[in-house]
Order: sequence, then C-alpha cells, then structure tokens
Amino acid sequence: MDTQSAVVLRNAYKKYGGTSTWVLKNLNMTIPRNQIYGLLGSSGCGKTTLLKCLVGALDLDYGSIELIVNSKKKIGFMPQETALFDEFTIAETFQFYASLYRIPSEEFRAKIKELTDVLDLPRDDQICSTLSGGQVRRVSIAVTLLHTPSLVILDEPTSGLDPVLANIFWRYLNRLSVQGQTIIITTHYIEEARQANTVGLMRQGVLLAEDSPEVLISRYEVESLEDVFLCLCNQQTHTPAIEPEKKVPFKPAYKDDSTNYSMFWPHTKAIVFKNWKWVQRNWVMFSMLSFVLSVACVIESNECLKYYPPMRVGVINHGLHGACENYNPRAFNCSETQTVDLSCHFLGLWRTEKPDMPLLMYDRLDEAMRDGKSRKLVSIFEIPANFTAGALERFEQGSKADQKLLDTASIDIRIDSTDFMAVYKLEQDVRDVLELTFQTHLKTCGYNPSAADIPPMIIYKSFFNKNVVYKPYDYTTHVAMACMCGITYLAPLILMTISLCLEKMTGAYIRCLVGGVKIVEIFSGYLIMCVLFTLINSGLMAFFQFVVYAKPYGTFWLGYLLLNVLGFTGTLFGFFIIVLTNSLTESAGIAIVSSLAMYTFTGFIWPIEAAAHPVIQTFSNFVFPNTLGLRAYLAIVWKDASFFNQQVLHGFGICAAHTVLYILLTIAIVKYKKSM
Ligand SMILES: Nc1ncnc2c1ncn2[C@@H]1O[C@H](COP(=O)(O)OP(=O)(O)OP(=O)(O)O)[C@@H](O)[C@H]1O
Repeated sequence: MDTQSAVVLRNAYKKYGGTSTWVLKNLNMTIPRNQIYGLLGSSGCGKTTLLKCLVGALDLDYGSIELIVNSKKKIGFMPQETALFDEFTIAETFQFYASLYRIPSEEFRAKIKELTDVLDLPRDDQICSTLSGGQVRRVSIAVTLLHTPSLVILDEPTSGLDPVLANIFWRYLNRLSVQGQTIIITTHYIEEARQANTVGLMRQGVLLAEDSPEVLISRYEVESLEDVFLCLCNQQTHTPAIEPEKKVPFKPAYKDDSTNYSMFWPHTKAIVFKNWKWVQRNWVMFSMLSFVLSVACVIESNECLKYYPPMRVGVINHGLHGACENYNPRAFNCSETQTVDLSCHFLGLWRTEKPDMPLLMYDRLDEAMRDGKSRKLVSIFEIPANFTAGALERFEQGSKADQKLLDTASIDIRIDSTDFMAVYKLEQDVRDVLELTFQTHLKTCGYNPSAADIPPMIIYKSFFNKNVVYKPYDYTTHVAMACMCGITYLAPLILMTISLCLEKMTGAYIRCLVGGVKIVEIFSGYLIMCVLFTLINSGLMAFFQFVVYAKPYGTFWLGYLLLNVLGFTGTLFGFFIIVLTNSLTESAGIAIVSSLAMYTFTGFIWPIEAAAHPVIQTFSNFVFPNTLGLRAYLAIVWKDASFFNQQVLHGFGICAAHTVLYILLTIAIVKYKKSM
C-alpha cells in the first residue's frame, strides 16, 4: 500500500452465508489518507456490508483489504443502528468504552468536553433508552470518536440530525481529517457529501466512480452529485458477473488482534460491568425469573413432600402370618432352614436394609389392597404359604423347574405403578433383598452364593387398572422438583438469549467486536455473571432447604453443584443459539421449542417420560442434561445415596459432553458464517 492511502480494497467479493447473490462484486476502492471519503449509493447496494468488511466484523469471500491500521482498536466504527446499551446512562456508556480502549482519564475528560460542545450532547445522567432518535445518534457519534481513532468509519451518522447540527458536525470532521484522522462516511443525503474530499459512488455491489466531488461534477458536466449519480446509473450497462472473475484468497486484515489476549481481563471486566448494569436496571424481571422462582420451587417441593406418606409396604405372608416379627436375620444359620421360613429371613433383611420402607403385616389381601388404593401403601408383597420349600426346590431343579414350581417360589408384588420412580426403586430393592436372602442361605449352607444370581422370583401386578396414569398428588411433587432443575437451566439461557439478542439487534455488540473485544471475552463476561447468579440462586435454595426446612441429606450439596453446572450448560446453549440465529424471533423460537421439548421428555410432564420408549428416554437423558438433575433430586427424596451419586455423576458427565459439544458447534458456526 502506498503512503498516500489509508484503505485499499481490491477484487472484493462478498455474499452472506446461505444466500446465492454476491453483495460485493469485484469491488475496487482506494481511500486517501487524512481525508473525508463519502461513500454514496442506493439503498441495498452494499455500503454497510462493505464497511463491516473494513472493520473486520465480516470477512470477504475473495479479495484483499489493506489498511493504514493494524488493530481494530485504532478504528472508530459507528454502525447504522443505535449501537448503544439501552440500560446505560450516557456517562456509563462513555465509561464503558473508555475502559475498553483504556483511555487515560485526562484525555477522556478533555475529549468528552470537546464532543459535548460539538455535538450538543444531552445531560450525562440520562439513560440511553430514554433518549430521542437524534440524541441517540449524537451519543453514538461521540462514542465512535472518543478514543481518537486513526480510521473513523461512520454509517449514516447524520440521519436524524438537524441541518444546523449536521453542518457543525461536517466542519468538525474536516478538522479531524486535517489533524490526521481518515474518515469514511456513508449518507443518504447525497448533496451533503460535497463536503467530503473524495466520494465513491456505488451501485449493485460495484464502485461506479471515485473522485473529488468537484472533479466528478465537472467531468459529467452537471450541477450536483445527484446528477452525477444518475448519469453513472444510466451508463452502467455492464451487469456484473454472477461468479467471481478473480478469486483472490482473502486474508483478515487484523492479524495483531487475533493472537493478542493481553486485554482479556479488562475486556471481560467491562462486559461483566455492562451485564451487571443490565441486571440492575431490569432487577424486577431478573429476580422473578431467577431467585423468586427458585425459592418458590424449593418451598413448593418441600411443602408437597411434607405430606408425602412414608413408603409403607404391606405384607401378606400366607405361610407364617406375622410370626417372625422379632426375627434377627444376622443370626441366621443353615439348620434354621428347617425351622425358619425363608420369607421370614427376607422380611427380616428388608427391615434392616430398607428402614425407610416400613412393613405392615396384613392377614387378608383385600384389606391390604384397600390401604394400597387409598395410598397408605406403596406396595404389597404377597408371599405364598410354601415359599421356602418352593424356593429350595427351585435351587435343586434349576432350569428343569416347571411353571407350577416357579409360581410357588415367587412373591407377588402389587405396586403403585402410577409412580415411575417408585416402581423402579422398589423393583431394585426387592431384587437386592431377595438376592441377599438366598445368598445368606446358600453361603451358610456351604453352597456357591452366586447361584442366587438367578432371575428374581417376582410377579408384578398393578394397584390400579391401566386407565389410571397418574394421581395429581404425585404429579405435583414431581413437577415441583422438575421445575427447580429446569429453572437453573433455563433462567440463564433465557436471560442470555434476550440480552445478547438485543445487543446484536442494536449494533452494540458489533461495536464491541470492532472495539477489539473477542467473542471469547464476551462469552466469559456472560459466564461470570451466570456463575455468580447461579451460585446466589443455589445458595438461596440451599438456605431454604437446609435452614428453613432443615433436611440436609448426605451428599445433597452435590445436587446443588449439579444445578450450577446445569446453569453453565444453559448459558452455553444460549450462546450457541445467538451465534446460530440472526434475529430475536429465531432465537426465541429455538429457545421455546427446545424448552418445550425438554419439559416433555425430561419428566416435567412426568408420566410422559415414564411411558416413553427406552430409546427416547436415553435420547432425552443425553439431549437434556437436566433430566439427570431431576433424577438426582428425586434420589434425594428417596434418600438413596448410591442412586443419587450415580445420577449426579452421570449428570456431570453429560454436562461436560454438552459443554464440549456447544463450544465445538459455536466455533463451527462462527467459522461458517464468518461472523456472529
Ligand atoms: N445478514 C444478512 N444476510 C443476508 N443478506 C443480507 C444481510 N445483510 C444484508 N444483506 C443483503 O445485502 C445487500 C446489501 O445490504 P447493505 O445493508 O450492505 O446495503 P446498504 O447499501 O447499506 O443499504 P442501506 O443504505 O439501505 O443501509 C442487501 O440486499 C441486503 O438484503
């Protein structure tokens, strides 16, 4: 690049991902140093796209860009949109960019004074969302010029400014160019551009002409720049090629920025500060979405569980009729098989191994069923009269045992099948205790205890007929807990999506990127906020659980840790959605659809998950990590530490897999779209 030029663009081609039309078509442009360059053209001709390529917010597909600057920090970019953070006051806005650009405080104060005078800025304690359109534009211009950039790029800065102010502004730009700043400006008011040193006239992605306004006017022998533009449009007979003629591989112009992470912490800190202001100014919505809902969930689930009946099991032992109430299973020896029924041993072991599920002895099945249906019992074990003899003979006969014998040696289990978790847990428990029963018998009698690893002798029946799917009582309990897991996952996701989407739409986000902030720094800023609030959230939930309800179950804290990790995964998912989509509608659509799917598959609508095909259950376990959070939470209710730990560990594993997956997908999409 020669010493007279500030920007040289050659053979530039650009089209947006997913579209087939070239927005920039073999565009060549030379912008002289220390001058004002006015870029003019009809709406949709590609001016904004060109400027975004110059500032590094978009990459060209082909072509080269040479710049007077080697870092984005030396650029001042004003996007067409308002590009301000609505929640900030004007003073906070300036403070934010001063910290991004690390402007010394003396210089900062002097510049603010200068800009306030030139642009007639409003009072600095006004919140940006309350400013008028013209005021927003003036603040936006001030932000662009705050750090005295070498290259100033302004996308329609004067629309919305009154003519007097616009005139003052142009004179100010002239002063800046004389002082050594190069200015590129687009405007729809073509005549206004006569104040520029050079103008470029663009149409359909190509540059039709580039010269000083006076030279162009005299060359075409017309009165105004508008007439020059009309002449050029009439002359443009050549329709640009559909496919690039010269495919020059594009190399990003800001090499210094891509490898430099020295500003990681200052940038991340500025993003955290900005996010904090967002929370502060939207505290009602924020508190409702995170803290209030979480605490409400803890209260609701505890209130429900307070009335949860103990998991009593009814027993009808046809052989012994409750004769072995005081039987001690630890004192079992082989000879007792002759005198003690094995069912007694089974029930004794049950009492010691499963103290949370007390046994109630019944003489008659109809009495037990009445209590079962009125929900006093979770299950009924019906043990046949000759259970011991049948079981022993079954060991003798092994695979030759006939059906009649198998029936004699089986315990009938009637169960409240409306509760998926209850069935699952009870099934496990009965298997465990039966296995233990036979193992102790075989071991003490000198046989191989592994012989007890035979299919369990259980026949399941249901309390209710098949039409009864759930009872509202269980449903409420499960929903309360599912809700708790869901919130920790969804709250950061929703907040992240809303906040980042708004920033993307207003252009504030792109201005940060041009200010040298990296995607990873924006992400870190969000993540820090998310972790902070999930910790506060978990702390509040823990306070209610441990202090108010005083139920510290063993490794319960692991469950809260998992909830935090779920929040982290939710944030990552939110970030991925933002990268993937182009508008708030799309982002909201994906967030809502994924949440609905999540709630359908993960037990929020509990019986649906229970009834789902195992493949769908496995799928939902992986796709929605909070399923596991929910299971872990349920395990607390069942006071089953091993099941709980297993679910929590599984949950951490799934969250880790999600983390890697979202990061990879985000990188892939950023690379594919060549932007965010
Ligand atoms: N994100 C995008 N995805 C797909 N197409 C886009 C995108 N942004 C812009 N375009 C298309 O690229 C073309 C050029 O748009 P651009 O915004 O650069 O025009 P412009 O000259 O700045 O228009 P205006 O003066 O009205 O702001 C338009 O046809 C527009 O529809």
